Amino acid sequence: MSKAYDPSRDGAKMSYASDMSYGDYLHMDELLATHHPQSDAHDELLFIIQHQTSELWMRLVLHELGAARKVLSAGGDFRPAFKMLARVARIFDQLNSAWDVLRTMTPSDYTTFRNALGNSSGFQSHQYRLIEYVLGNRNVSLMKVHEHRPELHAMLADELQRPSLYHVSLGALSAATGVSFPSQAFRMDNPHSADADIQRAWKMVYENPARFWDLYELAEKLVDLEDYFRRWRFNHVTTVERVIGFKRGTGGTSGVQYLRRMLEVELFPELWHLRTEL
Ligand code: HEM
Ligand SMILES: N[C@@H](CC(=O)c1ccccc1NC=O)C(=O)O
Repeated sequence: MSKAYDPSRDGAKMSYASDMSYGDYLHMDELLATHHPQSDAHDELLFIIQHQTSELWMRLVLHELGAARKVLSAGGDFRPAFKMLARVARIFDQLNSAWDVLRTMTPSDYTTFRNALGNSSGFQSHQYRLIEYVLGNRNVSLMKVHEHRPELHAMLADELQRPSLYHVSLGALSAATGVSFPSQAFRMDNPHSADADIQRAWKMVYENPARFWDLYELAEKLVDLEDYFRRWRFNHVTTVERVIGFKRGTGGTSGVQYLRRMLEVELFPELWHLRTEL
């Protein structure tokens, strides 16, 4: 008889013939059946799992951002939204750490299967684009790559009909400070660009945190989120340079040059600019 500890003797349930098990609840069979390498290269599984896990975390980011936006636009207690935004920043940090795993793949490893990727690219990640749109970085021209998937294209188009997370934050800022903003600050189908009145209003908040505590806390949550997002962009471009140098991307962009340009994106520009004035 085995000497190994048998938890069933302490009551662990061992039979799941007619009860929901771990694998049932998480749909593990379906999940683990989703990897379809296009080559025999050893590292392709790493590449697939890295992307699939990123997409799963992005799904949660969208879930949290959508809920946070709802809370902020309801105009009541902001605290549940703060918790969600803090979680989003932590998710980005999680994604930032994940680059350490992918970085173990050298250019020699990657070239063994890069051809098999064809023209597919993260550039075509609809969830990534949705995150950008929800946050307020609405570059509409990037929707075109989703035209062959009408339901995804519609999802992005629907998002453009909703005020962004930054729009609803600005609504709350305007209500609290009494400063009104020009209508172009609320354009639905363009990336947000810095506005002097908005900066003035955020500056009022930072000059008097006690009076505007909710807005002050919201601002810092947004800055934190953007801080971690920027690190993600930076880790991405550095990994890309490390693995493919200055080759053109499979998605057809200039590659590293394109991604460096994306480093200039400012999601909440006024929150960064006001700091020089304090
Ligand atoms: C060795 C690994 C990687 C390489 C060489 C790489 C390369 C690139 C390149 C060259 C682009 C520019 C578009 C193009 O022309 O293809 C791009 C875009 C993109 N990649 Fe990656 N990538 C890598 C890993 C990842 C990972 C792990 C993710 C996570 C989901 C990711 C997500 C994205 C996204 C979302 C974009 C679009 C960025 C934007 O439009 O701002 N990439 N990547
Ligand atoms: N754009 C990459 C390929 C790539 O990284 C990729 C390919 C398919 C699915 C996701 C990808 N990740 C990020 O772009 C390249 O040019 O090598």
